[in-house]
Amino acid sequence: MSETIRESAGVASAGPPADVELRSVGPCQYEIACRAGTGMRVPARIFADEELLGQIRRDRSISQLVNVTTLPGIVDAALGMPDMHEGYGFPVGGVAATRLPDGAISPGGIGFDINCGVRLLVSDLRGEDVTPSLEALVHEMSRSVPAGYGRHGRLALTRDEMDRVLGDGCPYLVREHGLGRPEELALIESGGVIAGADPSQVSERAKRRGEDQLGTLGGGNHFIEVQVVDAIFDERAARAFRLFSGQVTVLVHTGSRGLGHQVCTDHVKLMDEALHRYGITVPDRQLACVPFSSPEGRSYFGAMCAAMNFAFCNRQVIAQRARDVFRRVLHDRPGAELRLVYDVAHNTAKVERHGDRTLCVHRKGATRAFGPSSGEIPAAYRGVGQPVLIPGSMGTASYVLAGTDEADALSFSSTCHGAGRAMSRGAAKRRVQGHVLRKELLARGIVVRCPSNQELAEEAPLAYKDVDRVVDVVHRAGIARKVARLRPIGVVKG
Ligand SMILES: Nc1nc2c(ncn2[C@@H]2O[C@H](COP(=O)(O)O)[C@@H](O)[C@H]2O)c(=O)[nH]1
Ligand SMILES: [Mn+2]
Ligand SMILES: [Mn+2]
Repeated sequence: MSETIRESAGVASAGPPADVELRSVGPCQYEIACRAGTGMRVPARIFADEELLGQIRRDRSISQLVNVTTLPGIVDAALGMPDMHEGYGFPVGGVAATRLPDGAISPGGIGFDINCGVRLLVSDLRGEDVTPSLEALVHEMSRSVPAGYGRHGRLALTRDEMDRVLGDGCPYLVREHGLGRPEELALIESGGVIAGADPSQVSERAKRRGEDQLGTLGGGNHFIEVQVVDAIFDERAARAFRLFSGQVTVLVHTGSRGLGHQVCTDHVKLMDEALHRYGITVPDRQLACVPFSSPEGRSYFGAMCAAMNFAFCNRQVIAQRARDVFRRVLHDRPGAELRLVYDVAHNTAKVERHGDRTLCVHRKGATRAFGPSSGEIPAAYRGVGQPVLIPGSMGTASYVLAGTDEADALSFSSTCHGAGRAMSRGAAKRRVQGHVLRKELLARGIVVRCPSNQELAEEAPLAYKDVDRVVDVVHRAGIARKVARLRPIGVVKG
């Protein structure tokens, strides 16, 4: 691609967008330099190739990324992943690290679906073993896990149980409710419990919204997918993750439901009222932020960590339901037992050490991707890297990647989180008819359950970027390594 691309991007100062240059600075890396007088504190850097950059330029995400460079305390660069697209204030597919204790924390940098994330389970069965039972598997899965916006689950939490879920995460569900296996806790990011969680900072309204939503998928882009491993790129990593060609897997994608949404809503409002007290101005109100160490910052961080625990628990309950369905429908057939490979978040802010600095790393639509030498990944994956789970769409591939050590310096150990939207829901609906798509997918051997044809159309594969290309970019840039490709055979859509 040409060395330099001209892009129109918003910057900190109010007024017309400035013309900025996107300069190639490394394999699949482009940079917008930090310019005096614009309010930018650091450069903005995007991981992409020419084609993806063309798609990214169609919405306001580059402007949003430039706005992120103005956050107080931001270090090195604001980063955009190849699946980047426009989001609330901060682009989805964006990463920003701020210096502690006084750098900013911004709910817009995490998103409304706090700890939306992905969990991969594997069986020892091969695709052909489940083909005759596929309809039944998908049907039973859709009955066991309520899907759709605002849907309620079968578990109703008392207030005390809710506080335990928010404070103690998955270990509480496993140890006190038998929901899952103790040895699998290590296979969840942070062991399925975030230490800074403070349930007292989660509003009553948020708790009420969440009280019967544990074990529910939510709407739209959330899903449970039965898949088959159809390519292995790294044999050693695949062996460590216990993946083999032809194997049946289950991928779960959901987050913190109404509870997380309410936490974000509550705290955006508080920060919007508070930021001027700290002398902070932001180019977009949706980037409202406060110093991490301020009372408002601490309160949000405690509530956000609690919502993260809720989301880990949500995926834990759903995984148990999927496990039960596999056992029941496949009549306890040997190999039908689902084992956890990993559970990883993609909407978070975490306190992490990078080099000699302690930072608050915001990842919004970006996945933590620790490398082989990280002490924070499960013992079984040391020397290989943390599993990174990248969903594509219901009609294309999804990927398993591994974190790299180089990503520490390149991207605060972060990588992409999906294919990323290429088209709005409205545009997808105008282009696709849900009932036709359903038939087309079935003809390709993919059984789909979705609350409505309209929602199915919004989620059509053509609404997403090319996941193969996105994953090639992160592999070539060195911020994750390709391990395996998964193809869908059965999908329960939210
Ligand atoms: N394998 C599937 N992937 C899907 C499906 N619907 C969406 N997606 C991908 O998930 C990511 C992450 O979504 P986000 O809401 O967290 O931003 C998205 O970019 C798509 O690539 C699906 O049905 N199956
Ligand atoms: Mn989500
Ligand atoms: Mn998500």
